[in-house]
Amino acid sequence: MSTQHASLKESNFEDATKFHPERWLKPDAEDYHAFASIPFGHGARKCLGQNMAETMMSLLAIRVLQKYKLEYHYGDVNPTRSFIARPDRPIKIRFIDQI
Ligand code: HEM
Repeated sequence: MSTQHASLKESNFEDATKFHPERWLKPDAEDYHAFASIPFGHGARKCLGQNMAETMMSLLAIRVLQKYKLEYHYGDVNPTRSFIARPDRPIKIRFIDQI
């Protein structure tokens, strides 16, 4: 099963195709199916860079949010189903200096 398919299964997530980041706020990891989200794959051939990628993405998010408030005012964006998941159009985000 593709990683994207797992994330979009209605049996794993209500309104699976909608962008609801709050869905990840459940208090216990056991509230989610173990394979509901496997962006780095699973098993012997899973991504070797997972720890590095997660660390870099966390640091990037922290550094950006320390410096800027982000705003988005440009309507819904949908995912494409191509080789990699990406937005169906350019995303315009306004970076507002926190200082
Ligand atoms: C957001 C970032 C990344 C995502 C979502 C991602 C995702 C994936 C996925 C889905 C696979 C295939 C797993 C499978 O076949 O089951 C993979 C393989 C792999 N990734 Fe990543 N990856 C990311 C970043 C990185 C980075 C930063 C590195 C190295 C520094 C890396 C190195 C590798 C390698 C070497 C494999 C092949 C593993 C194998 O075939 O044994 N990846 N990655």
